[in-house]
Amino acid sequence: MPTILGQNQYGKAENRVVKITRDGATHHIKDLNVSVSLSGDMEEVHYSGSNANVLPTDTTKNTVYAFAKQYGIESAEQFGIHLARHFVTSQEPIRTARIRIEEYAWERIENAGQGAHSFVRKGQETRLTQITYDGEGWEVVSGLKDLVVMNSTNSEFWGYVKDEYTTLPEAYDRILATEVSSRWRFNWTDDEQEAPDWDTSYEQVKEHMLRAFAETYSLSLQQTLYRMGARIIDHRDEIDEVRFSLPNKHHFLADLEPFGLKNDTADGAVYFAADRPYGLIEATVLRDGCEARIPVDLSNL
Ligand SMILES: O=c1[nH]c(=O)c2[nH]c(=O)[nH]c2[nH]1
Repeated sequence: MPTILGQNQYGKAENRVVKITRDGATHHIKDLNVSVSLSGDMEEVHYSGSNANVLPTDTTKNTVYAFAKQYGIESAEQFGIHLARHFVTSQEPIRTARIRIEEYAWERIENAGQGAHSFVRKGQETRLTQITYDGEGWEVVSGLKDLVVMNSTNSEFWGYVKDEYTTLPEAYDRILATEVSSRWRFNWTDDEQEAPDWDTSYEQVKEHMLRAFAETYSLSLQQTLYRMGARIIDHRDEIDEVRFSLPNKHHFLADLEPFGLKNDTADGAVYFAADRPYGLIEATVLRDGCEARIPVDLSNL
């Protein structure tokens, strides 16, 4: 049976590009998920395997990162138009370029001492609680998940153990980003005690968590985690224990050297936002003298 090729397209999907622009101490973020899809004279690669008309998908990825650095990202629309025009006008066999972009919105963490580089991703986190009652006493563990935060500077990571498998370069100015999952245990246990104002407590815990994240000059995510927990325990008498599970959402500097582009942290850089694997930093912070009761694995709570 004869066959013919029908509609076809190709490209690199989901290029996660983060562009930081520095305006003195005030930083601006553009955080995009860019998918490139090209079509045109692509019969031969399907019929015979000749790649003569194929601009590699890898090249389309590089173009996204290089354009972010060279021309900046004014808006998703402007960036997409620029990319699409480039592919169609620079490659004769490419007739159509479709660029799809998702943009993730970030808000500044307000009132943070040095908040010009501290952001929380827009969209509500999920508030959680677990109540246990055995007829005599209460245990209330509340928490949140999906709270995404980023510091575009004031984060370093160096001085770590190096063995024969260590390749990580030391970082003196990196992005620190995480998606906070946290649980905290109240010391309210019996009906004789006045119960906390649950809503006020939640808002305050979240505020202290965000401010500690924003205001800590971080030498590791572990240190930041500890400060976040300690600040909650210090300010909220109703809470004795806080546990965190913090994925280290790595942002690697895009390698633009092959294109003659300097991609320096100091003057605003373009990052590749990796989704996996990720570092996973987990710990409990306790009021001194109190017992740890929140399970180690927060997915069980
Ligand atoms: O804050 C960090 N803590 C680590 O333990 C670690 N390990 C790593 O590779 N990068 C980082 N960053």
